[in-house]
Amino acid sequence: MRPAVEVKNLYFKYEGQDNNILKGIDFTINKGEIVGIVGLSGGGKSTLCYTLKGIIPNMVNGTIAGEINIFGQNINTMENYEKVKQIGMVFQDPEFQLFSSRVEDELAFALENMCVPRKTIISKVDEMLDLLGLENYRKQNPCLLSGGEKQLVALGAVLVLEPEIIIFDEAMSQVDNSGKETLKKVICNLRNNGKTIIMVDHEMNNLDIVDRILLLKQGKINIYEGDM
Ligand SMILES: Nc1ncnc2c1ncn2[C@@H]1O[C@H](COP(=O)(O)OP(=O)(O)OP(=O)(O)O)[C@@H](O)[C@H]1O
Repeated sequence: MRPAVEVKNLYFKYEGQDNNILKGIDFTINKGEIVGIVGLSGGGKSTLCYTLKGIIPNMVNGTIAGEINIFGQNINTMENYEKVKQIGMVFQDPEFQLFSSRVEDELAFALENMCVPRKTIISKVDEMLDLLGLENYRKQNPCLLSGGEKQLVALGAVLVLEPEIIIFDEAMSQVDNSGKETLKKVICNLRNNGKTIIMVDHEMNNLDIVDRILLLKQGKINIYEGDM
């Protein structure tokens, strides 16, 4: 079976910078794996996530080289809707992806855009509110929720699309301990349903559910041996 994610000799330099942030990245992630990515602050973990989601180079200027294949398909040949369907991402800062005035509208937004029938949308939104323990927040404005609650809403908005690969970029940074347990259960369930998960995190405690850890150091992927 083709790997879910295959990265070959990936380089990236932000426009206006002198040096590459990613300097020849190589790794493969198989379908159904949960893989952690760790590394020092500023080392390029978010940058790597953006390349996997296609935000780089589509929305961020810079120079990119190398190859990213998603289930065997070069990401450059994928239409935007295919990327949305295949790869979901929960960002470090949930504000980045929340813009509706009610939690239920936030969860419904992408499905409405895809012209999913109303009945299906309602049942998917209900299912997501239940899964993430957000029933009581249905009518609330996401902007007024705590950081952790916002992150759960952002995750819900990604999961309604049922992407095959889900990237969590420090998605637990603002979540309290009970929220973390909820998130970890959701992530394990996703894996049990064949989804592929990439988790970037500073906190090793948050990575106790991963199958293996990749270390991003000096722009390259290394085997993690306990040190950054
Ligand atoms: N749009 C941009 N333009 C120029 N430089 C950028 C841009 N975004 C990030 N950088 C720089 O690229 C480097 C890597 O940033 P990145 O956010 O990918 O690191 P990180 O490993 O995710 O850090 P952290 O763990 O602190 O979130 C940093 O030096 C950052 O300042």
